[in-house]
Parts: sequence; C-alpha cells; structure tokens
Amino acid sequence: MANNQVNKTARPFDKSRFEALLNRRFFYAPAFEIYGGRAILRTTSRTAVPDEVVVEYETILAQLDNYSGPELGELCRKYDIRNPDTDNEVSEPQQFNLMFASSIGPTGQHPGFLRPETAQGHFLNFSRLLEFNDGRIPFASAQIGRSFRNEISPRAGLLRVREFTMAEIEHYVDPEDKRHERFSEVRDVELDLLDRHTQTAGSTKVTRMKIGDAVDKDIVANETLGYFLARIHQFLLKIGIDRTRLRFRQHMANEMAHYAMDCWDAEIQNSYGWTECVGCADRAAYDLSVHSAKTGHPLVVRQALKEPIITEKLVAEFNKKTFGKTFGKDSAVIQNIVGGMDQALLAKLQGELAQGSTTVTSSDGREFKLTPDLLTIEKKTFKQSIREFTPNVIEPSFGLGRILYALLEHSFWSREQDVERGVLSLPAVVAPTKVLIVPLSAKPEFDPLVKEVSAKLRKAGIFSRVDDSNTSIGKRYARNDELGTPYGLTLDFASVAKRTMTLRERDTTGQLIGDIDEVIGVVTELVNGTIDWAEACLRLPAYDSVQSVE
Ligand SMILES: Nc1ncnc2c1ncn2[C@@H]1O[C@H](COP(=O)(O)OP(=O)(O)OP(=O)(O)O)[C@@H](O)[C@H]1O
Repeated sequence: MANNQVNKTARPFDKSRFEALLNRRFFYAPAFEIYGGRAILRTTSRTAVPDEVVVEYETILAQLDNYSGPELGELCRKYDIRNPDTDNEVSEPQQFNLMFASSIGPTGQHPGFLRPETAQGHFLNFSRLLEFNDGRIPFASAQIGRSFRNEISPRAGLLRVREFTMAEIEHYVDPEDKRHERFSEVRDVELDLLDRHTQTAGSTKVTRMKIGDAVDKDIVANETLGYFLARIHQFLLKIGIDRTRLRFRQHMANEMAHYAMDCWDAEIQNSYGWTECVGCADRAAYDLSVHSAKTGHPLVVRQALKEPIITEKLVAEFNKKTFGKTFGKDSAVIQNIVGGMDQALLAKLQGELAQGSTTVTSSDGREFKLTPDLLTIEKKTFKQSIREFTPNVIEPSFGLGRILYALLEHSFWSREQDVERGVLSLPAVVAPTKVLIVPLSAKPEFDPLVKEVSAKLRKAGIFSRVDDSNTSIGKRYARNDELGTPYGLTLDFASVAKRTMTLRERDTTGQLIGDIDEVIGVVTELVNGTIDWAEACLRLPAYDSVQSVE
C-alpha cells in the first residue's frame, strides 16, 4: 500500500458510540426499513420528524457499511432493521439512501401524511424534554406551525381551510395530581360556561361562573384544565375579543374522543354563528401511550418515592437441576403456564404442593405433574422505591386563523356621524403599527422633529409609521383608524416653535397635548399597557382644537 495514502476517517469507527446512537433514534421513530436498496424511516403515523433526526439517520446509514456479514445480521436483528421485500433481516452491506415515510416510497408502499395538528412533534420530543426538565413534571411544550385537514368543503373565509396555522401547548401532569401551582392566580376569573348538562337539556344558556367554583363543583374536571381555560379566556380578551361573544362549551360525552377525560371549546360568535376557535382537552395518557406502544420506547416519568412501597408476593421457583432433566423440551411450556398464573392460582398451587403434588395442564390438554423437589412457591418481600407512570396531557389548541377572523369582526365598526368611516379597534398589543406620526405640513423644518420622535419611539421598542402624505390630517387619521393604529402623534407649527406634540386616541378621537418627551413617555406606557386612556387624560391636558383638525 502506498505510504502517502490518506485515511479519510479522522476518528476510527467506534461501535459502542454508534450503537448508542441507534438507541437514541428510538426517541423519534421505531425503525427504518429498506425498500429496493433505500432505507425508509418508519415513523408512527402523522409523525413530523425534526430536522436533526435527518442528520442522525444519515450518520446511521453511512455507518452501516462498517458492518458486514453476520455482524450486520446481528445488528439488524437487534434494532429491527428489515428488508420488507422479503421481510428478512438485512444480511449484507448495502448502499443506503435516506427516505422518509412521509413521502411516497419508491415502491409506493407508504402513503404521504400531512399532520393534522402540531401535537405529534411534541410527543416525539417528550423524552428529550423530560430530560431537560430533570425528569420532573409538570412541564409543557409549545409550538406554532402549519396543520392540514382534509376538509370536504373549505368555506367561510379563514374559518374552515385545508391548511392553517395552529398554536398548541402540551402540558404534562401527574395523573394522580392534576392541581396547578398557579391556579390561585386565576381562581376568581369569571367565564361564560355552557356545560354538557345544559346542552343535554336542550338549552344554550351560559352560566357566568368563577373558574375556581367550576372546578370545585366538578363542572370542569381538574385544576390544570381550569387554569388553561381561564388563561385562554384572559388571552382572548387581551387581544380584543368581545367577552359577550365568547363562551366555553363543554364537549358532550359522544362528541369527545374516547380517551379524553374532559374537553372544552372556546367558541366565538361571529357572522357565521358560534365557531370553535380554541380547543382545550384533558387527553389523559392516550398520546404518550400510543406513541410508546408504536415505538417501543417508554414515555414515562420515574419518580423516587418518599416512602418505599413494600409488597409481598408469591413467587414460583423451578429447581434448575431437576426440572430441565424431568421435562426436557416441555420445560418452557410448564414455565409459561406457571408464569402466567395470578396470585390466587399460585396460592392454590402452593397448597397442593404442600400436600405432595399438583398438576398443570397445557393448552393442548397435556397434564404435567409437579412435586416440591421440582417447584417451590414462596412468599417474597418486594421493595418499590421508584414510581413509574405515563403522564397525562392537557392540551390547549389554538387555531390562529379563526381567532384572527373573529377578532377582525369584533374590532371593526363605523363612526356614528359617518358610516363610511370605519375603525378597527385593535388593542395596541396586537395592532401592527402602534403609533402614527403625522406632521401637519411637508415643510422641511418638520423633518428633524419627525426623525427625533420616530427614533425615540424606536428606542422605546415601539413600532411607528410616518404618514406625511399630501392629504388632509383628517383623512390621514381616518385611513389609519381603519388600519387599526391605536395612537397618533401630531407635529404642528407649535411643535417646531415650542416642542409640544398632540396625542390622539383612535376610538374616542380624544386628543391630549404636552411636551414632546412627556408625550412619548405617556404613549410608551399606553402601548405597553401599564396605563389606559383615562389615566393618560389625567397626565396630560386635553387639546381643545380637536374639531379644527378632524
Ligand atoms: N379547517 C380548519 N380551518 C381553520 N382552523 C381550523 C380548522 N380545523 C380546526 N381548526 C382550528 O384548530 C383548532 C384545534 O383543532 P380541533 O381538532 O380541536 O378542531 P376540530 O374540532 O376539528 O374543529 P371543527 O369541529 O370546527 O372542524 C380549532 O379550535 C380551530 O381553531
């Protein structure tokens, strides 16, 4: 071999590191399959695979070349790598390419699936998230992303579409303790509830009730679910949903998924009727259990018990020396029969053995006589210091398009004196532009002031726009009222001379006046929500030439 040949593998192949990686892949997917010389990731249905897994799989596939013959067979057996054409284990090195089950495989065996919600991605990452949280619950994951539904008839604007943006939270709780640490903060929040009993009675009359009372009375299943209902309510009001057109409707038993413990929809009334915009369900342990069953990877929490649980159990033990000799190849059959017995049957067997012998019968009717020199059954003490359980999931699920549509309907109105003048009353927190800067004139002496005000607002973290178009100030206000801009700052000739500025509020059209820096301070607080307009009116004097500019 030529001495100058370069070994391109910087680090020698390390089997144990590689197999540790194979183990890790079970976080995401149960197995991959080889179709016509291509490896296909077999994920649980509707599963989104995070980007990093692609890298991981490429690494895995590249490394498979390091195995050959029986070694590869062994590896494939261990990690369930199969050739689906023959359903045999892969026995010789192949050149693999990577493909995902979510696209059509070369043999067309895998249909493509688009996710109907973002939830699957959360569950796939559960183990890693649990690790980040030091193995403890409760914790939550949140994600915003596109979701897809095969709607038969998409309609009603953004209300029913085939592709939409969803924001979901998966909050993991102990199934035996669904209290929420911060429930006391929302206990007194009043919600309009339409529970299932009211609906069964044929009524749609809501009951306004404190969420604390609803949980105490078992109308809402538990504190964590109640906590999220209250937070959904607060969120929707904060972004500008009209509370008189918001209700929480409980799912009827026949409407709810079979595994769900309780489910409520935040419904918002709009011109199409009452529309579900946020769903909030206690989905029990269903998702994690199903993912776990499909992947073979346990999705559980292991919790050290403060007090170990001591239990006593009857245990069957076969005498290794005599048992195999006596029963030969039937040994396994007998061990299976005894191994499948519950405590009551074992107790019966123990009693019979004490009398001298007992008989067990196989499924094909053969009888085997057992004596105390072959089998002993004794009570043993077990100490359990770890509690292992599958967490339950509380899932608030927001459809952003529906919320936005309802918000636009709730926010839009016309001025009484002129129906042509529309106003979009978006609260500052959601308005795309927070402040409009309106120089009264396009004269160059206004430029430094306009620049100063917009720079100061930018520094305060407030997004503003300048409208220096050549139209009347009234028209400029009207145009920006329709765009939902909550505040206007007007620079006039007094501003140039005396450094004063007026502040206008969109909904009332009320105006205040003050020193430029003082007004910027007030508008910053208004936008940040630390004061409201009434408070601003106490801070700054009213500007009484409103009519002259409107
Ligand atoms: N086709 C769709 N178009 C827009 N948003 C949707 C659509 N389907 C569901 N959503 C939104 O996603 C949220 C959560 O989805 P979920 O599965 O609970 O809805 P769903 O019960 O299927 O809705 P619906 O009964 O109205 O079809 C809903 O509250 C809604 O805001």
